Amino acid sequence: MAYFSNSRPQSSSSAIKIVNPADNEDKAKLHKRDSPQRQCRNILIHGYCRYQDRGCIYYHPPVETSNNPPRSESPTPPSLSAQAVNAPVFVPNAAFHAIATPPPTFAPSPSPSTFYQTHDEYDNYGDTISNHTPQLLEHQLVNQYQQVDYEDHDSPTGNFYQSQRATFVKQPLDYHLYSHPTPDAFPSTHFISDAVREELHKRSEASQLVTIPGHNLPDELQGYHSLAPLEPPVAERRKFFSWYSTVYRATSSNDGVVYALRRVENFRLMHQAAFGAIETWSRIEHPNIARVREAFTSRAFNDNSLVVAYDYYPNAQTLFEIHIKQKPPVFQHGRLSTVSTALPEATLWSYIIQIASSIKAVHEVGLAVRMIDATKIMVTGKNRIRIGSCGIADVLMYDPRLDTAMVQQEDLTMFGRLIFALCCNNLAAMNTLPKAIDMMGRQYSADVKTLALYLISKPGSHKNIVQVIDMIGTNRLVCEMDETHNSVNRLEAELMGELENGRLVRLLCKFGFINERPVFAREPRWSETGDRYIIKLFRDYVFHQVDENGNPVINLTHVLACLNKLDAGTDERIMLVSRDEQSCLVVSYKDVKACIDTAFGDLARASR
Ligand SMILES: Nc1ncnc2c1ncn2[C@@H]1O[C@H](COP(=O)(O)OP(=O)(O)OP(=O)(O)O)[C@@H](O)[C@H]1O
Repeated sequence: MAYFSNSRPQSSSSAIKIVNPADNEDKAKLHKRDSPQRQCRNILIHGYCRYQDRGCIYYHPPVETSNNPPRSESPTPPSLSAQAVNAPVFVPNAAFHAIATPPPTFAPSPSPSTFYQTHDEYDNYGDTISNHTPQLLEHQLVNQYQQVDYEDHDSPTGNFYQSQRATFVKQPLDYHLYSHPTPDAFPSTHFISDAVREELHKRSEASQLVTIPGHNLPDELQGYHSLAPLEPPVAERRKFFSWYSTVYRATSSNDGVVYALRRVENFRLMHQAAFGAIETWSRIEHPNIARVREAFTSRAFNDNSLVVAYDYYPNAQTLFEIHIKQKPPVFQHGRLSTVSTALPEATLWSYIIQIASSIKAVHEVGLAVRMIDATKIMVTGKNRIRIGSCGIADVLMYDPRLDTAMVQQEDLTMFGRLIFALCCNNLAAMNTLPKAIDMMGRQYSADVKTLALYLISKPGSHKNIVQVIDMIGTNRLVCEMDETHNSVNRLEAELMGELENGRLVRLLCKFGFINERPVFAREPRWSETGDRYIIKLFRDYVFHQVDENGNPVINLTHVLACLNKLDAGTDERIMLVSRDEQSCLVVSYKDVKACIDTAFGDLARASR
């Protein structure tokens, strides 16, 4: 194969047609050689013959208009203008060598061309050529690939293509294998990792679950709708302070975002000022605190309920559910075994650091958490925890004379209790302290025990959250910070993969908008000689490749490589082959990109 480059004319289009004209001389020979009794092959293949009334010597049966309407929708493609030509021309070497050789005889291979209705230009090549200047004709090459001298004259398709004097051995084109794709083993790094995708899918599903009827929930609650309980109904309900509470997922009518609503049943608000703390809570933005949005009272549940709205973290589970609640035994190695909920020390320290950090943020604004409990702290990602139910205690137990320092000291005691509960897998571990200390000492380092004992020690002026953070130690804090940065790096890498996929999806959407629009079937610019023909062929090149045996090539690497080169508009040239395999176009990705941009721009303008 060889390329013949020509100087680039003004136009941006670079499509070069390699055509197969039948010159007048050949036509004359054809007329002499063929029998007028033979049915015209144009009729057989296309259902009509463009030259029926213009001197075609073959037999044309009368047209049944109802069954065989003339294909008027295919406009005569205009000849390729000089402006449309600015890419080098592809010339198969074999074709030129073969021109002088005597016609060999062989059976035609099944051609995919019968599946496509792009033969019309075959009849037009003569016209097309005759309209061109000699300079242009220099760049329009005769594609002789299919010029086969069929011996089987009895075949219904026998002599149709005998219009060429020069024939040659048909060689299989390897254009389907033109670009060498990268190895088929597609690295998983090109897409979001399975673990992250699964996790995000689960969260997405959780936030879209439909409400199960039968809970007797209000349709609308102070601007929230689609309420769904987040906890299954249980026989024995735990009390939230002195009240029962339930958490619902609900969608806000204001912004369409899903929130978690904690409803405290049968609560009568005595002081409107109790909501003052909610205002302060709603301003606290901390990575380990479920953000408080608003609080209100409602009678929509047929009682006096207090409702506090929080950010919703799909699929969140409480520390109690993950680490303390007894799990049913599972079959392992052929026998039933209990599931260990033991918390590794590294994870425990991570939890301690996150909780200490959130307590510090709350204490700094003059509030107290007041609810540091395994049933109210959620795990919302890998080892990522958030304190939930914040602010609600301030409303439920509103006291204008509340000693903030005292409730902040209580926070530390609750923190210590939580550490004991997590280490002993028991909410009530503190009830038997010596046993709990013993158990903790056996599984965890002395530092854990020292910190837990400090937290449950008597309140005092020296005892505060800053002191607790000092006890945790710089090493552990730095370690936690490194882990956090590593996790950000991993997520950013995942995001990068998706960023590229998004770019390719946008490109594919452009393709979808442009290709196969019925209205384009009548557009001369999309015909085989129009400047947009290459978009059509490029689509085939990217998606419809077949191997040498005609089997589809499903190679994602090839598709992605092509789309990326297209998006970048590289100068790399590719050979596009018409669907009837009768002509080739040599174009660069840059040219294809320009064509697509123009076509899409036209569409976008028309849509306005
Ligand atoms: N902001 C939130 N986002 C997502 N899920 C939440 C949110 N708040 C609570 N949940 C979930 O709602 C469920 C019920 O919460 P709740 O605090 O009532 O826990 P619980 O263990 O059932 O405690 P209790 O027995 O006191 O009701 C838990 O699975 C919890 O993870």
